[in-house]
Amino acid sequence: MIEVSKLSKHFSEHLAVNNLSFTIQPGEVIGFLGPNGAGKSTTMKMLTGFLAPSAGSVKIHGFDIAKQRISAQRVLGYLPEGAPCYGEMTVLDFLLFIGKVRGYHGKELQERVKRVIDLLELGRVIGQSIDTLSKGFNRRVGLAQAVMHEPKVLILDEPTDGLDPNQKHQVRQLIKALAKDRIVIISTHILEEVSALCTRVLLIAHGELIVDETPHQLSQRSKYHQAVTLYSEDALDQAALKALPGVQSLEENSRDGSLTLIPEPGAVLFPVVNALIQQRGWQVQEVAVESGRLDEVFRRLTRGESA
Ligand SMILES: Nc1ncnc2c1ncn2[C@@H]1O[C@H](COP(=O)(O)OP(=O)(O)OP(=O)(O)O)[C@@H](O)[C@H]1O
Repeated sequence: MIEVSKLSKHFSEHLAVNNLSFTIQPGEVIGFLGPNGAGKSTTMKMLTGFLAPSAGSVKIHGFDIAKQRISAQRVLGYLPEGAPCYGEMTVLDFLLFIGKVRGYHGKELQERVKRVIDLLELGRVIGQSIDTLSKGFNRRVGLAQAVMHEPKVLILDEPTDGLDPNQKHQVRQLIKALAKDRIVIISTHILEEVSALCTRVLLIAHGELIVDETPHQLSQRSKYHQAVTLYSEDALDQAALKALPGVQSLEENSRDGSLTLIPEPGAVLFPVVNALIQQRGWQVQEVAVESGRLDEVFRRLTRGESA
């Protein structure tokens, strides 16, 4: 379990993190979200003991990160933002080095390094220097060092940043596999990652926690929650669609000519839209019901509007 209590960080006059409190249980995958400069990396550095807080406390499985740092760090795996250092080392030497720093030697060191090489599928690059790796492999090496000691808590700062879609998919699958029975905290700007991976969202803006809920609850705040989009080659009677009960507004999507009906809060539009299509005999290629758009909720919440 992670217990964060009244955590703050000042950089001279600037308050980067302001009075954060939350607890996280094993099995939870937390999406730590916020716009640039919101305080995500600063918070992660305080959670992992790399930065001392100005106020407040962090306990990792009962260990206070300020007072029992070594014990807390034994149960922590951390993937910092960006690439691993030691660019001139080969992947194998880097992993052996990390293993030794973690206190392993002999057979156990060899076995642990082999396990992460297999887990992260690093076999074909072990002799390559870290500087020459593609971004995807770089991230995988970063993850390999973070999980070598099988930590109960994994803190990953933008784990898929800069990866291509295939690599993103691979790293997400890996995080899913690692997440079982652990606590995983992921800082990300990529909202599809939150839907794909996270069980809970902590959204911060200006260093303050503004939302703590599930991705599903967050998407329910979207004005597009339960919105219905119609794709049709025929021109549809927009006035009739707008007049349907529960319709708040209608948007024309110029990119593909589709129409999106936005519901009034709590309204379910699909049955009435479907009935109108049947009644009019319209040729509609597709009727799509949305669960909500996280990007729109994110924008509204982090600009200080209520959602
Ligand atoms: N070492 C530092 N000295 C002074 N100010 C800092 C320092 N580190 C961070 N800050 C400031 O603290 C604020 C929060 O920065 P932080 O890196 O935590 O944001 P972030 O949410 O991780 O942003 P991004 O999404 O851009 O990575 C920013 O205003 C940043 O400029």
